[in-house]
Amino acid sequence: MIQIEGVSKAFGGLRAVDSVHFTVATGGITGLIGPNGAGKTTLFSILAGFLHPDEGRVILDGEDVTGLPPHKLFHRGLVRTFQIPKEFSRMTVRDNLMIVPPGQSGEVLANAWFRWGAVRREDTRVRAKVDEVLEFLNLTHVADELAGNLSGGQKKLLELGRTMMIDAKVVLLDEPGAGVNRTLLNNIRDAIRRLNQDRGYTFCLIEHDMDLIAQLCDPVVVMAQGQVLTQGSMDEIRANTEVQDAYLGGGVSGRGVSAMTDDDIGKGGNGATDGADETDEEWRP
Ligand SMILES: Nc1ncnc2c1ncn2[C@@H]1O[C@H](COP(=O)(O)OP(=O)(O)OP(=O)(O)O)[C@@H](O)[C@H]1O
Repeated sequence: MIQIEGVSKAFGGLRAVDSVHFTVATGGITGLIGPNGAGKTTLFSILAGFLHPDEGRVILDGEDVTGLPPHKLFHRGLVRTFQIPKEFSRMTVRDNLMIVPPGQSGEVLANAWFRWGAVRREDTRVRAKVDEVLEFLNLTHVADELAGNLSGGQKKLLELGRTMMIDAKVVLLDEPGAGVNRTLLNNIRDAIRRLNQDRGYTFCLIEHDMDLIAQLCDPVVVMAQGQVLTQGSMDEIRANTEVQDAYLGGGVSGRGVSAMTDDDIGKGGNGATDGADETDEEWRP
């Protein structure tokens, strides 16, 4: 569980994150949504140790981890997907997974010379794990492909695969659905769901695709202008006129959240439109 207690971060005069409180419950998938510039990414950077908050605390499983650097949080099982270096495009998918587990014996030259038995056993263990991860994510057919040749969606699956190599406990996913076609988006959604249900992963994900949020997340936390506006189930969020106003600048709250389009969402607070009869199935899981 991550408890976010009164976390704030300013850039100059701008309070990008302003006294934020909420909890990412163990074993759940928490969605974090909000218009562009709401402070979501800044909050993620604080949670993952990339930014130090000006105020507030981050508690991970009862321990204050505020300000711990990313690698220490990584070793405690808290991972932001891009925290694991972006895929090495000139290496195969398999090798990209092989290099994730930290502190492998073979990395120390002396071990390679004097403890080769242990190194080989570990290598065998990691290879078996890689095979299992590739199968779990339906990536076995591209195992020997250069990672740079993967599609955007396959690269997102590879990112998830890397979190599996260290058995992450809490994974912060920044827009897993961005720029991914529908078919692969379904694979990514199913992988997140199975990692959550079968392996007990806790997720917190930022996403602009409301369809994906509705299918995966409960609760959904809405941020606007650095603050938590509200949180609840997707149905509650849909019914909340404050949320509509935050996204749409108040221009169309009368038409109901169920009619909001992804386009509106992408526009953030400047996205008011006058199309009162617009509908979008994205909002109807
Ligand atoms: N390093 C920085 N220096 C100055 N201002 C920043 C910095 N990082 C973010 N900001 C500002 O802080 C505010 C929050 O930005 P942030 O990226 O956290 O929002 P967001 O909710 O993730 O938006 P988006 O959905 O567009 O990614 C924005 O006004 C942004 O311009």
